[in-house]
Amino acid sequence: MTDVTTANSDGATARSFPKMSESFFSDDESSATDDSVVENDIETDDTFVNEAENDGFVSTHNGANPKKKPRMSRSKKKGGSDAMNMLDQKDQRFLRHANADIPADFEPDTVSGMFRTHDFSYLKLRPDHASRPIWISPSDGRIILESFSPLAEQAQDFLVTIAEPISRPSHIHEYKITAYSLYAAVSVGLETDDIISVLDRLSKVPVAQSIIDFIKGATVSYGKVKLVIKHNRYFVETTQAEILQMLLKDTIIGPLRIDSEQQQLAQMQEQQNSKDPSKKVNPNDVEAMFSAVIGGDNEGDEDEDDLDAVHSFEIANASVEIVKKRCQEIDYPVLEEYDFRNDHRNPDLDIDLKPSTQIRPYQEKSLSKMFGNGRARSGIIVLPCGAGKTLVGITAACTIKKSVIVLCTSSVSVMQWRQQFLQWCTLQPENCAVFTSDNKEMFQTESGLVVSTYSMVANTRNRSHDSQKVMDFLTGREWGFIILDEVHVVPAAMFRRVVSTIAAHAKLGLTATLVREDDKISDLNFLIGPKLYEANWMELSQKGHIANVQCAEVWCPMTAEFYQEYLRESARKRMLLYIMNPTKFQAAQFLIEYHERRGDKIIVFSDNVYALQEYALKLGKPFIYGSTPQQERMNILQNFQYNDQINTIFLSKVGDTSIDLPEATCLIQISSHYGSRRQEAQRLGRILRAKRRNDEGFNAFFYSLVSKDTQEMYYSTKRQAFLVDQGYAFKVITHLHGMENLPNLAYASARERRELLQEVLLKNEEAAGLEVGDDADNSIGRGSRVKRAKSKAVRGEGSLAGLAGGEDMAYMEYSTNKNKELKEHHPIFRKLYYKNIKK
Ligand SMILES: Nc1ncnc2c1ncn2[C@@H]1O[C@H](COP(=O)(O)OP(=O)(O)OP(=O)(O)O)[C@@H](O)[C@H]1O
Repeated sequence: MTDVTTANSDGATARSFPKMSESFFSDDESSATDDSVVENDIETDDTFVNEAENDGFVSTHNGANPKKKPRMSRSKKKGGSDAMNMLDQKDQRFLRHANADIPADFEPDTVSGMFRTHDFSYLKLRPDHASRPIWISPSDGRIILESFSPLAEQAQDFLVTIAEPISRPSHIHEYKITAYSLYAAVSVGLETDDIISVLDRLSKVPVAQSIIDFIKGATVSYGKVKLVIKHNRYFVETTQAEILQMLLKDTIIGPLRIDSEQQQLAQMQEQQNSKDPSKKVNPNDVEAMFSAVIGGDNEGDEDEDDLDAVHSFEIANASVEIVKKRCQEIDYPVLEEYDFRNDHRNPDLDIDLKPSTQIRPYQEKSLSKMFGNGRARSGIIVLPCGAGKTLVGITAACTIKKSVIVLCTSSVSVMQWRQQFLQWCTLQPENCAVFTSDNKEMFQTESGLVVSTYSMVANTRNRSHDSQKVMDFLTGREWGFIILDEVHVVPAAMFRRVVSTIAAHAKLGLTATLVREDDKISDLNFLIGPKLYEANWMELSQKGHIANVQCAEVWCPMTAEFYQEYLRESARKRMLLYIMNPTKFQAAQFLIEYHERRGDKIIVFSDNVYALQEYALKLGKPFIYGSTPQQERMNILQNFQYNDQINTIFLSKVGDTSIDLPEATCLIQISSHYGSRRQEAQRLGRILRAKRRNDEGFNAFFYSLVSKDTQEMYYSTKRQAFLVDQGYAFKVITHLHGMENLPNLAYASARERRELLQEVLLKNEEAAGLEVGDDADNSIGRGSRVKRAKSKAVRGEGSLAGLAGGEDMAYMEYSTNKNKELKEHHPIFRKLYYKNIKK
């Protein structure tokens, strides 16, 4: 598997150099056959080839795409800083005895030297190994699963609970056991011994001692420390006196304890077996402080009392995060569980699923991880785009039946959440309030639901009187449950503010893409909780819950004159040149015509607003970008849905998320945000919910148009990584048959191409900028011109990783003016909305 890694990363690097990319043509045979996993993936691709080839326009590059190799060991790749990387340090601590169990009499054979520390031949294969589906690396806890094994389904269920899924292409899956994944496993009720024995039953070789030690080490202390909220105040609780002592002696946690009279009072009320805590305590005397907290030092009774006693100390709201982080570091991760059934202090909310609401098996499974022991565990549920995260959140709220607050990334999502609550469950509209810049509502009943955005809650400056009143309402009460939508996009700092201002007993984070190019993902572990469940995209697609998508990367050669300028120009201008490459335009035109003829509804995505406008106007298609007025957006979207004449729309990145268009069956991407894996997945998500997904043999199509031999190739490879790990295979299309013969083909003559080039060269660098990111209140369905015009361009500090991958919400805004320059609109919409515009 290590070899695969090398081949893969080499492949990716090679593609960033124009000349070398050619070698994929000549070397394809060898590069495709040296790895069985690669071959497996090619098989999957064939559906696409066959369908497309039968249709007569695709000539594919036979197995030459290096991206088809699953990205094994992404965690080891420099710069690929997702959750896995962040865990390495902790894992290494647990895995320090990796090779301790090599038998003394082990005789390396002649080829052992080649494998160095990766020679695992001392692990003897079991006689029935062929019927066992997994193999675990003793040195780093990676698990390889044969997904074609009859036991694979059960094995997958188990592995997804105890390990992080790294890569799940068709035949071989890769997982990794990490300290966090084990914490999550224990938190959903698995016992240490069960984990080890099930692994042993599934494994082709006896589980190495290093792995057993690792599992024991990581799980022994889990669940011993809890964080509970009582009367809107935070308490750290444990049942073991020595753990409490250890926490109080800790140099970081100890001083954060609030040593107040109220705290002692609260202790007296809440502790079942508390003793007299009224001793005077010198804050510097840890022992005295400890005995005050646990209540006396009567040694004779100590053991007996410890069985039932709950020892706790109070911490300030502001210290919650520090304590959680520190507990994580000292391997006593804080468990946040909410015993909602026994919470008689907070009023119940009258909410149930409607009898007509049927949740799907995978939704149920994810919820069972949250409520496995009758309490609500805080954590994150990961489901593919369009798989119904909203209903998962709603069902969880119906289980807890206490006041709920939902936070999302945009005001459109706010309205969608509200509408879905009313659609799926019995919540009454009067119990349901929204808090956005346009609506500042509070429910009047004693319990209810509030839906808001992260920015409304986290923003501390310039609050209006009304919004301050709502904030006081939100912060002044205890919430049973908080749902955090799209957790991967929200910067950790914003989360911190949200989590520390709103006291909620249970927290549920929802996302489809738990990936970021920066290192912020690990923060979610202690800000929200462990990942409780992660669905398998391919499985859901096979079962018809999400559409089956054929992905393709179309290589568009740069025309000679564009490439000449490309080599000469600055980085920013280069971007404009590869987006406006006439061959790319022709490919887009051809694909649009082709898919319109097939009866598809097509969304074309372009991050670059200049290109969006140029393409759309030349092809006579409607387009939506940041400054398109709300009413016009709605009309375009409705026409797209219901009007046979409007089958293609162009969207800027405002359409990446929060857009529910089940009619769309084909996506064409002409420009995107550098190497953002998340954006690629979110965009794919727009067609995963295709209405026609259950039609016999239905396929949705996702094309990425890439100018050959440019930097776009490199970004494209990077972008696809997440989807490749989910099992999607990207077919490379090197030539679209029949494109040259398309009537009205744009830029067919050298003169037209030269004119386009002149136009592009005359554009200032600003035009190459990408549109502002999809941050909190910048999503489709929103955005009045007035508000947007006020915003100033922000040139923030960014890391290199951020630039390459997009620190998600923190997209850089290069220019706010370019949107205003755009005056042109599709004729239909111009007629409808711009009657008064003077030409
Ligand atoms: N159990 C169910 N029964 C019927 N329809 C469902 C069910 N679950 C989800 N849906 C439908 O699936 C569609 C997608 O759901 P939803 O918008 O919650 O997806 P999502 O996972 O939030 O997607 P995204 O990440 O793209 O926002 C919705 O139209 C929703 O009504």
